[in-house]
Amino acid sequence: MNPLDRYESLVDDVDAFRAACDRSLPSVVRANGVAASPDRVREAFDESGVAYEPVDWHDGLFRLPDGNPGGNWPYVHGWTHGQEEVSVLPTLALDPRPGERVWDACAAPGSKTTQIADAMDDEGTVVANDNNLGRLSALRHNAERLGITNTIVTNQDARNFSTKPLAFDEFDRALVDAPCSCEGTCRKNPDVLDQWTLDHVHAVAGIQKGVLARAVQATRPGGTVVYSTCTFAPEENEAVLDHVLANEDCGLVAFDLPLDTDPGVTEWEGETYDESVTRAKRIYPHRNDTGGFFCAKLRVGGEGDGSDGEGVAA
Ligand SMILES: C[S@@+](CC[C@H](N)C(=O)[O-])C[C@H]1O[C@@H](n2cnc3c(N)ncnc32)[C@H](O)[C@@H]1O
Repeated sequence: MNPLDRYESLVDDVDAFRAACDRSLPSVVRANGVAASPDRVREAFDESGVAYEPVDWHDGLFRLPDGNPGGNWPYVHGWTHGQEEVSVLPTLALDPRPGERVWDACAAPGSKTTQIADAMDDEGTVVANDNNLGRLSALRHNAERLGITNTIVTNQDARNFSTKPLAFDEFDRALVDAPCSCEGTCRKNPDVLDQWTLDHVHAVAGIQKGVLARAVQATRPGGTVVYSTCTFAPEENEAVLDHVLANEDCGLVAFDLPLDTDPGVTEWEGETYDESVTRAKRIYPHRNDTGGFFCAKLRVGGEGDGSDGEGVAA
């Protein structure tokens, strides 16, 4: 079974959705503000003959038509990082500030960790955690190449994360960029569709619920938690939010993203979810010519008030 068949009832234009899922994904880099501004990266590309196309909805993202993000000196010198367009969205929603304490619960290989550190002007503390030691070595390598110094690395199962090794016991913000069935990455890795099973979806949903619950518990009252996946499956998205809303002290807030999105769904295969999951964002590939993604923003310590007083940088 092709899992994309399951989502035909959710999308506005089935043919456009299926056609976009069949196209290969553009190669994209993010300017690393810790080392160089987007303007400086643009100049460096011009000086060194790297072909690029700026992404119109976010300053500092560049599509590279030659498809080789690492084959130029701005990359080697840590001015850029290969990062898919939709992958920058959770950090925009998280909106971390310089000096804060931020937990990246499932962090490796560190695309979002390093973007968070950049958004914090490399000040404060990012705790980059992952349960996979091998993937953490890639994260360390990326942080070093990009010149990030505010990040410490932990290797724990995020579901039982202990703050004991840290000098503090709660965070201002937390990101759960969860392990998932990765359906939305089919444009760069079509194998995910062949390997897909419903059993895996249910198994990973259990992990997602545990990690998101721990992130809410580890974040101070009034703090922000962002939940993201690169999959379309409501079992791994809205159902996870619904579970955590029912069991932890938190609420979903409305927020803006600078590209076309669809709201979270409140019904799926006989299940219904809390009405507030419509505040989450679904990103379908045909809407912005990107990968598929899901992103939600939670406020700890009470119901979301339906608005995001902090705004989201574009
Ligand atoms: C989608 S990837 C994270 C990508 C990363 N945020 C980035 O932007 O580069 C999910 C990660 O979750 C990790 N993971 C899976 N189960 C975990 C658990 N129980 N606790 C912590 N990390 C886990 C995987 O090793 C994987 O690196």
